Amino acid sequence: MKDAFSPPSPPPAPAPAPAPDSAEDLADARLAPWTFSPWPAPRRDHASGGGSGSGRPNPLFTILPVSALAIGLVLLVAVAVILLAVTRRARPPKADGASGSCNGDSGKPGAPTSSCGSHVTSRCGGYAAAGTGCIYAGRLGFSAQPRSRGAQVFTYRELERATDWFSECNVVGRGASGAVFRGRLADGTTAAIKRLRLDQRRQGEREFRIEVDLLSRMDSPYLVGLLGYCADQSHRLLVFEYMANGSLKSRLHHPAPAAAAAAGPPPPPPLDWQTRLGIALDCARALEFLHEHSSPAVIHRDFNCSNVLLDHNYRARVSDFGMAKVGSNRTDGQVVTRVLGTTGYLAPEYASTGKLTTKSDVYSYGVVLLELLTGRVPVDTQRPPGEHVLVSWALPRLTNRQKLVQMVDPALKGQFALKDLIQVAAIAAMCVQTKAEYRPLMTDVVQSLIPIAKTTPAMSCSSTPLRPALQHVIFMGPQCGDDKASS
Ligand SMILES: Nc1ncnc2c1ncn2[C@@H]1O[C@H](COP(=O)(O)OP(=O)(O)OP(=O)(O)O)[C@@H](O)[C@H]1O
Repeated sequence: MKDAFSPPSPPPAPAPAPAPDSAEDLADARLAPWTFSPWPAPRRDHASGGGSGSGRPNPLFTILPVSALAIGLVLLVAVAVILLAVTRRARPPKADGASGSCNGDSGKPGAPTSSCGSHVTSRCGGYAAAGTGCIYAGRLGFSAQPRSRGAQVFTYRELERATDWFSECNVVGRGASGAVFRGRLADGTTAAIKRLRLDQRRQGEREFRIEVDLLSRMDSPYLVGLLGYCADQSHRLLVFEYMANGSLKSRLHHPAPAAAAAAGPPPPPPLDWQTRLGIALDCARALEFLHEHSSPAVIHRDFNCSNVLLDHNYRARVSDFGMAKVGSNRTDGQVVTRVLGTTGYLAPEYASTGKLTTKSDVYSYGVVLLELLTGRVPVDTQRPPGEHVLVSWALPRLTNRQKLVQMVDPALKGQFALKDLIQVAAIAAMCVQTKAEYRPLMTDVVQSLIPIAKTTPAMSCSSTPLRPALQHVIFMGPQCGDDKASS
């Protein structure tokens, strides 16, 4: 610890953010300094006040006490004015119909629950410089706002205890980067704990850093909440809010009855039309938030139905930001990057040239919308020739009324309004346009879906992540394999 009486050193000049060589390197550039920035030490002001820190007292102050008093008074007034200004700024904004507050207080009883939907997310949007655990705070020039909560730092031991030593019974899913466990944190919160497998290419480490960085800064009810993380020695774990109904993939493409019977519990009932529309709208709002309300824009880059998670009410949140790219916007276009993502969801221009824009996410969104409509997976080689690739099979049918009805998921049993179906099909057709510039903005998609999914209200700020109340309805089941989601 620094000696309190040691001579003051000049405050370090803020290190300029290293300019990435190219837009491609934006995310990579952020990986280099894996250091947690502590709060800056309070700066002591030695420039004014008259007394020198060392040496003999200044004789001026002995002969001019009145001047010293006057200077002191002026300083006192200045400090009071500054304090007043700071207090005013720190006061929470008044709740009114036009603006929502997504700060941590919103979930408290009595806090305003105004909408954080697409048209009001700008306050909720943008990035906040998280006080703790924010790895890259301030390096990318995000618009900084005070953030009321940050991701918590866990030790490996704490997460071992939470998951009963990573018991197989608590595995809720497995992804390419590792297993996800259900766990109960020390405060009683049920969480999804993702234990990353760090490979030799250090891709896991990279994804871990990006995910912690982005999710600890972004605050939207449409993105999965990051409760915390663990970077204990070589362990890398992410702690998310628990989404009781698993991934959209596991709910939409449920196993065939025979396979399900062999696996044990009966498959859950298929998602109905209204629920599907609600999920489509929630996802559209999530991408709208990333593209339009974050500065700079964030491209998810791996939007697909296994990265859409469903809570106990089947409200959707988007997850998995390990491949996200920051730094492109819709006016100046694109980031040229390695092609990563999931087969069947990649926009053609991105797959062939690596040119990534927010419109690449729009394409992936269109594929998910088609999955919701048809119940089909994006690529299915078991189907007859001509039907392997969902987009090419669906596109010509989307604008033909008769064929459109035939392509709808049979599990829906015709329970939808034709008028709504036609509109959703039109949106899907726009999103999967081959030419990126013909695809709509996510804001347009949101606005088009709102009247169709009219019974699905915008999630209020009160249902933003990290609310303990949401977690209390979920209990850790003692039986192995109860609700394992296939991935
Ligand atoms: N927050 C969560 N709450 C509940 N279940 C979750 C949560 N996060 C993940 N899961 C479950 O774990 C599974 C694996 O998730 P994970 O994000 O590791 O992989 P993925 O997205 O399926 O695939 P990939 O690793 O290729 O992105 C999901 O399909 C889901 O069933």
